[in-house]
Amino acid sequence: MMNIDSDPPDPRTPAVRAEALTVVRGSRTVLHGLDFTVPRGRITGLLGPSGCGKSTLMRAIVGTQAKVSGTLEILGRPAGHATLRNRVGYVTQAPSVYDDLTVRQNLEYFAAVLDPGRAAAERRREHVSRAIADVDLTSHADALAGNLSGGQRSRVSLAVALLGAPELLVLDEPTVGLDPVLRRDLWNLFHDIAATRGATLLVSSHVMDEAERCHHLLLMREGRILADDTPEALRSRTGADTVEAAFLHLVDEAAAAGRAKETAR
Ligand SMILES: Nc1ncnc2c1ncn2[C@@H]1O[C@H](COP(=O)(O)OP(=O)(O)OP(=O)(O)O)[C@@H](O)[C@H]1O
Repeated sequence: MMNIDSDPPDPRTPAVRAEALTVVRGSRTVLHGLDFTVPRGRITGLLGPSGCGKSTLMRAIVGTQAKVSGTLEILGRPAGHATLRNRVGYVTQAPSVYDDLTVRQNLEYFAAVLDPGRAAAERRREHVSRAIADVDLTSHADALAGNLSGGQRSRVSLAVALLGAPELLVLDEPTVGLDPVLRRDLWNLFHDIAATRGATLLVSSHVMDEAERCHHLLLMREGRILADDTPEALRSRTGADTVEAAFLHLVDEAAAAGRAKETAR
């Protein structure tokens, strides 16, 4: 008998495919029947105001969110599937870094969890050095994490997520609280990671100007997807100069459609 689950997923499948995705938190429906895809090898921005459901959606994608219904496939597998553990990297809003360890020790600790055993020591050393170099922290490798700036700490978290060489990186508001120079540097780093590792990045933000840095966008509001498109297509479809203006146009359009529906009742 053919075991469908052991078939390798088709590499052409999107990194994420959602159909009628609904999430309930407490007694509230937080995500309302979302349909969207995240293309592979690109940077997709998940943008929307605070509280619209970005973190909930990311938690569903990485398989840590309860009360999820509908279809949610990640790299061709159901979200949370055991085989996705090393294929998906996740960085939460609060950097998960030990302040009393150096950058290298932090990475070594997580590398030992991912790839344990004495036989893997050499491989671990290589992966740790590569991840530190990828986030441009080689010169700070022996600094205590507690002595780093906010931006550097974010990069340590990102390095941890890069350790398993994930195909999909899910980054929850990685640039929040960073100054414009650090934000730009981090976005350049995301582009390097996508280009050199061929990874897919899903990056959330509530700062609309970050949308312009993405290849693809999911615009969210109140638990719904307002748009699933490229920044250029969004601007030209709405006749707006910026993604922020396009977002506001779509919000007004959705509100008008809602009012028309109410009147028709
Ligand atoms: N345990 C819970 N019970 C009920 N509602 C919740 C719970 N946790 C979160 N919510 C609600 O779910 C909605 C989505 O929250 P979520 O954290 O996903 O939003 P977000 O877009 O990531 O916001 P932010 O940008 O501020 O992090 C919010 O309106 C929030 O109040």
